[in-house]
Amino acid sequence: MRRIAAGNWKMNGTGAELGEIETLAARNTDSVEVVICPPATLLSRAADIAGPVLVGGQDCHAAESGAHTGDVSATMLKDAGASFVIVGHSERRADHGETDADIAAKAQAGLDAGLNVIICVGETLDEREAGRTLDVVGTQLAGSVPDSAASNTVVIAYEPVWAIGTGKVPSNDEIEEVHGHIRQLLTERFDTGAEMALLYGGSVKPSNAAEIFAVPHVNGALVGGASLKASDFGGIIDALNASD
Ligand SMILES: O=C[C@H](O)COP(=O)(O)O
Repeated sequence: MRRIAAGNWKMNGTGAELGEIETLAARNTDSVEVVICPPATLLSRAADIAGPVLVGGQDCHAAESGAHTGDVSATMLKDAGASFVIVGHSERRADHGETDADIAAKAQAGLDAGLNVIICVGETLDEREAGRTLDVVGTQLAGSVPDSAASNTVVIAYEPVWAIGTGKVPSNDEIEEVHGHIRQLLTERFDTGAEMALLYGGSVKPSNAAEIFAVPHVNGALVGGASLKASDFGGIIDALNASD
């Protein structure tokens, strides 16, 4: 099973922050895949200094090229040194109205470009409180993950929207319930679904990472705020390395 610590810098970071990646690059990443997704403006420079750390984009357009002002294609990410791309983050779904079909098309573009694709799903607080979490996540999974997905190219990130950047984290039982559901759906649909890595995301920190990584069907994390400093992200990488 792949184990992945992925950092999503979101709209944070200029050249002054590249030293954080240099610090991570000096670490022994051992048996886990460590990925940093900086803003697109830093991708090429990050890739040059990342050593064993992999770099990725935070989004891509579904088309390979064309008249799409301000967008970046998966082919361009690959050309800049990326080996991963995140698609379907809840901030993209909310800020840009991305639908499951949009996300499936972006994911397919990432796969076509030879990238590993991290596909995000997760419920809002209202959806959780209405008891709809498993339905919402199941629907997102069905619509956002392309039929060509396989365990060596696609990673699923479960990120409850209400846990992102809030310091609130679901209980271990709540994480296990959703990850177990995702695992079941993936196993039913894909030949390699049982081996597809499942990441948890939402207020992961060095102080709670080990506990989260002990939850069944959690194979790593997608980290926002705590990935901005190598010292914090390093603690999360250490916890993943130490997990079974
Ligand atoms: O992509 C990362 C997630 O949105 C989690 O962000 P966070 O670790 O700041 O809560």
